[in-house]
Amino acid sequence: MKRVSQQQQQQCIKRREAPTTTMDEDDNERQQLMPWPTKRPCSRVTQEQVQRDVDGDDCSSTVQAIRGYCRKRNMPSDVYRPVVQQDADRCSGGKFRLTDLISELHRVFAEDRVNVEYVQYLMESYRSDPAEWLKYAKFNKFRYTRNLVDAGNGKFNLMVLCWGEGDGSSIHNHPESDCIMKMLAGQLTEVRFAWPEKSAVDGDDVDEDDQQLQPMCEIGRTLLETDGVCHINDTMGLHRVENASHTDKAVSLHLYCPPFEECSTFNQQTGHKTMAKSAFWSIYGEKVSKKRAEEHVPADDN
Ligand SMILES: N[C@@H](CS(=O)O)C(=O)O
Ligand SMILES: [Fe+2]
Repeated sequence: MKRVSQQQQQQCIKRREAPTTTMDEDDNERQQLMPWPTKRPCSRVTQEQVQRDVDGDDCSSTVQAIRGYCRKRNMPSDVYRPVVQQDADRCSGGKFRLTDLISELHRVFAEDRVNVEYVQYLMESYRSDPAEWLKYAKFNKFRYTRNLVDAGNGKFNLMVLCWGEGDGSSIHNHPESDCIMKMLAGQLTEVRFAWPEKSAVDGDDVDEDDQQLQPMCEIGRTLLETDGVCHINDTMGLHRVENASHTDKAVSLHLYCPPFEECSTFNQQTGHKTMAKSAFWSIYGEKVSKKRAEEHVPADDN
């Protein structure tokens, strides 16, 4: 992840805002070739392998690092299965695939309480392999698309978002939800904003429609590159996401816990808030019909 100056970004961003996805271009979606990133290896350590590693081969430092990671965050390392970012050629553990990530998410979310930092760590541990997510990457030429990968057990959902050149979301919140977002291909800029101020005169009771209209305050800007991860929830602020590139598409993986179907979008100049529905462009790799898009997302076992 690297920070970029506001000026740099403003020079090259042509945004097409699309806070929500409507399903009126069934025949217009694009399925063009992406500038896929080169594959980077990653391995999942089994218990046997952890033992081998601790017994002294090359990977022991990685295992120690994982244990340190868990200890620092008061996460029991026997509960949280280690996922390591190391070269599969050096240590013969299997690759940590998208399906492994999903299985581990189901295991973690089966519990009553979930450690969001650990979920972020899992998202970071997965190394993007286009072959694993290509079937979800369905583009639309007018706006970014949301493509459901897994509906979780109702406690989270996982989706692939496809961003054409210049696509962007409006400033929005993530109601009562943690959003963990990972780049799968290309680059996106995440721009964060403070919540609009309520009228100082009227205090907290002010009706939202009557709040003072003033430009929203940008509080941060991060360029996310392939495999980069960021985390936001409503206590951390609002954001919008932009593909500033005029030549490359981008693909990101978003986990929301819990899932939400509506959010608020905000006018950057005035702070005015509007409700928006969040729809899927495809579900489990199948394009959603206009009619079905208006229905609820199917349960996990459909
Ligand atoms: N949260 C947005 C994507 S992004 O711009 O963070 C969505 O779910 O559509
Ligand atoms: Fe978002």
